[in-house]
Amino acid sequence: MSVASYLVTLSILSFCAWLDLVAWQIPFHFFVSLVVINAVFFYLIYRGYNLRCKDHSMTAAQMIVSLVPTLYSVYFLDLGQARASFLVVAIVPLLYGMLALTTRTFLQIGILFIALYILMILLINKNRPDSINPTMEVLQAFALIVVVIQITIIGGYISGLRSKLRNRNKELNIALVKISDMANRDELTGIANRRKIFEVLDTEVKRKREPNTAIGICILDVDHFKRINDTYGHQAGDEVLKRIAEEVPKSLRTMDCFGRYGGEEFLLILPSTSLEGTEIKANRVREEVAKLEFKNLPPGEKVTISIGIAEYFPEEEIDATIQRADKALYEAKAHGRNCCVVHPSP
Ligand SMILES: Nc1nc2c(ncn2[C@@H]2O[C@H](COP(=O)(O)OP(=O)(O)OP(=O)(O)O)[C@@H](O)[C@H]2O)c(=O)[nH]1
Repeated sequence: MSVASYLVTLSILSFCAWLDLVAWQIPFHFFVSLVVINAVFFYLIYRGYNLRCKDHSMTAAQMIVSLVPTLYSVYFLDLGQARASFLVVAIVPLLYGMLALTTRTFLQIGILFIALYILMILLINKNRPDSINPTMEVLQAFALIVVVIQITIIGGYISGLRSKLRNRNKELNIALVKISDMANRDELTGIANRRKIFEVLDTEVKRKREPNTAIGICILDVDHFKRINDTYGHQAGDEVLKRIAEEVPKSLRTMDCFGRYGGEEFLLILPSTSLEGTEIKANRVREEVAKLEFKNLPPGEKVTISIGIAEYFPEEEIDATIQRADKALYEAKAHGRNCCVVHPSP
């Protein structure tokens, strides 16, 4: 963008030189400063110095520096109308700055631009009074001031819109995180829901393609849960589910996943765990649950769980593994509950 603005100014300066309004050395000086300034900014950005500034594109700095060669070149133009044409050209970088800068920075640059422009006219008036038409110069300076004020007001409005848009985007992102969290969590217990468990299973099954890895799958079911509900009320039943959901994950590895499968059933996924390892872990979980105390149950009233265990094999569908674990759970219930049963490999 800055190179394009420089090239526009350079082409008009060259045209002025071709019309004999200015010596050819002026567009040449401008060209050299164009190359030097852009090389310096390129170097600063390439070396990452721009990252130390609040404004990473260094727009304000580029705009301020660009004023010097432009006003220097315009100073040598004797014809007032020719000088005025550069004011028209200056609007383009101003518009760009309006979009990229804060209203305050833009106003500061606008004031600097007006001040330097007036200083240049005063210098011309001092050194070459013949090339000054005071009425025209006052009119042009006035027009410049009015345009900068107008652009500042529009810029302020646009920057307000942009900050509103930024805030909306932030709110939208927060809402998206919340929605995805709600879609993956069980409402009562706060742990992974059925949907999330199957997502984790899917990822693990894909990873399982690597040799020598196993996935242990356990279905946990609270024993006589209906009796807990019927005897102590649904609030007590809910507390049991919540406490189990709170306590069991405490002893798990980060790669394990514990979620609510439905009702009073939970699913425990143990990646990279052999069948023997899964059975050991399942028994520990069972013992931990049996030790829990509940504030909605009478002291000494223990809650136990039964666990069905199966190991996933790449040859079978994951649903079939879960069915095998479910069969093992059925057997655990039949064996008197509060125990773990392993379904043998198919
Ligand atoms: N409080 C509460 N109860 C639930 C929830 N989801 C399911 N239940 C109850 O869980 C009970 C499950 O009862 P059953 O399937 O007969 O199982 P059980 O009484 O644990 O018997 P076994 O599994 O054979 O030991 C039912 O009474 C359901 O209403 C829940 O979110 N909160």
